[in-house]
Amino acid sequence: MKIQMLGTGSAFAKAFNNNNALLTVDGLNVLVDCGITAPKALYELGYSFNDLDAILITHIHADHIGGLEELAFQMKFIFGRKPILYLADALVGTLWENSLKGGLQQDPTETLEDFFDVRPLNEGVAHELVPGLSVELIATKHIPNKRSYSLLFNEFFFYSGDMVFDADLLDDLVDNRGVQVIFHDCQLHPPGVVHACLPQLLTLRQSVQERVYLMHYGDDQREFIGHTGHMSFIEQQKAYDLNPLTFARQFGIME
Ligand SMILES: O=c1ccn([C@@H]2O[C@@H]3COP(=O)(O)O[C@H]3[C@H]2O)c(=O)[nH]1
Ligand SMILES: [Zn+2]
Ligand SMILES: [Zn+2]
Repeated sequence: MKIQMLGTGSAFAKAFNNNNALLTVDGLNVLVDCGITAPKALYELGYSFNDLDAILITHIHADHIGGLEELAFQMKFIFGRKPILYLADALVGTLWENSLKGGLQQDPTETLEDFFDVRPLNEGVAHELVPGLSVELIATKHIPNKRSYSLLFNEFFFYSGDMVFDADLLDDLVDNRGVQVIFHDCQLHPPGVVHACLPQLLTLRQSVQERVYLMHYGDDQREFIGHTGHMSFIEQQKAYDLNPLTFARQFGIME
């Protein structure tokens, strides 16, 4: 199981692409979020939309769904197939009505299902996305009154959607659920109003920090290298082997 971030930037970053990930298991590719920069970021890594076996969406913000219109049009008019789209059942209606319908709908009868093979997921249970890759959606707080989900892959890998700091959840994942690797969004500067900020993440106990890898950061990320406690930055476009036992070694951290 491999992960390659198409981008590791915040919504407003310009030096980094949107925080979207490509997970590859036995040659099958699952795109986690498809933001505004995803079409070009995929192209730059040598992928076409047709190389994707499924897309999974965490929440409705442009840095996570802004590339879906181009993806849908290319899949329909160039590749002639419907891509599999996984998302929380609670997001299906709003993704179409409030985001995609205006651009995609050409005939008033068309719906999201005309463009995607929609697979609604209910939170709190594991679903198989492709053989060898399961996900459990965990509802996490981001913007008041806005649904957003974090992802627990194969029971050991927690990938935060955009979320506010929640030490209790991270402690529980490590202590009671066997989570070994945590990719977490990180706003470098306080206050952490809609994202966890670095000073908050630095209050996590060492045994949790050692599992945390930071993403969704701003353009001045370089100034923070060496100032992230026991946590490390994920680099965009670099492929990492997601073996729970040896993951840390790719950062020069021996366990
Ligand atoms: O109440 C709010 C709502 C939004 N925002 C900004 O808009 C961005 C939208 O994408 P994002 O969720 O990656 O990050 C968000 C923040 O940068 C904010 O600062 N406060
Ligand atoms: Zn975001
Ligand atoms: Zn967001």
